[in-house]
Amino acid sequence: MDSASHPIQDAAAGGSLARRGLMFIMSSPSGAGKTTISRMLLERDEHICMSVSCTTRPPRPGEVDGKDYHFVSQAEFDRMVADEEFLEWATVFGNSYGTPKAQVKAGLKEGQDYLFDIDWQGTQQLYQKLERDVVRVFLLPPSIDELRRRLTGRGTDSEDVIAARMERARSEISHWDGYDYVVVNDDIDACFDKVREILAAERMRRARQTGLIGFVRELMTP
Ligand SMILES: Nc1ncnc2c1ncn2[C@@H]1O[C@H](COP(=O)(O)OP(=O)(O)OP(=O)(O)O)[C@@H](O)[C@H]1O
Ligand SMILES: Nc1nc2c(ncn2[C@@H]2O[C@H](COP(=O)(O)O)[C@@H](O)[C@H]2O)c(=O)[nH]1
Repeated sequence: MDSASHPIQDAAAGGSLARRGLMFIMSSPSGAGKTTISRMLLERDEHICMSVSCTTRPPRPGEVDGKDYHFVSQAEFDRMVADEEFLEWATVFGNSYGTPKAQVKAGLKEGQDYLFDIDWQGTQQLYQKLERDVVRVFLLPPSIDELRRRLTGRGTDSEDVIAARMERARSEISHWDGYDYVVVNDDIDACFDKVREILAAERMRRARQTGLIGFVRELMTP
């Protein structure tokens, strides 16, 4: 077999050999910046796509159904739980959030990477189910005051909602040690560069490079 007979990937996605996709999870206390970093990653890396969650919370201004979230009723969410349509689900700030199974499992086999903006509860569930596919990144704010400034500055939540998110921030931060990587999001570009380096390194893990065995065998053939 020559090297041309191996499925080839774009070098930017982690090399020239076939590879299993990965589940790139980004969590943080609300307001630390994971949505912002996620958007930058999706814009600049064509090899990763968003795992779009279902939620029962109402859309924020500018959010698009099917892109930011699948916005569903509580009854529909409960039906999906009963029919085991979620890879994981959790209640956050009084609303239900869940990761639909359908898309992700098939995509991983094809070498598709998925980005998850989910909380620590969902991260634990995904890790228990699909440990080898999961990469867990936790973003921290540079300070609690800056976190409050960001939530206020975002201008999407009422004072009550911001107070609830600040109230919960310390308990969310306490889950930092359940992650493989922790990055402080002080300067946005520096944080983005670090996240991108993590993704690049994880793509090169030997266990993910499913094309290696054939390739190495061929190199070793006299
Ligand atoms: N490094 C940064 N410096 C300054 N502002 C930032 C930085 N990162 C993000 N922000 C701003 O902070 C606000 C909150 O960011 P973002 O919405 O990405 O947080 P989040 O972690 O996704 O929150 P949530 O969990 O509530 O969705 C946004 O207005 C964003 O523009
Ligand atoms: N366990 C899950 N958590 C999720 C999912 N989708 C989002 N989230 C987390 O919820 C909070 C609030 O998000 P917001 O968009 O309402 O501000 C945040 O921590 C998200 O990471 C999911 O499918 N599962």
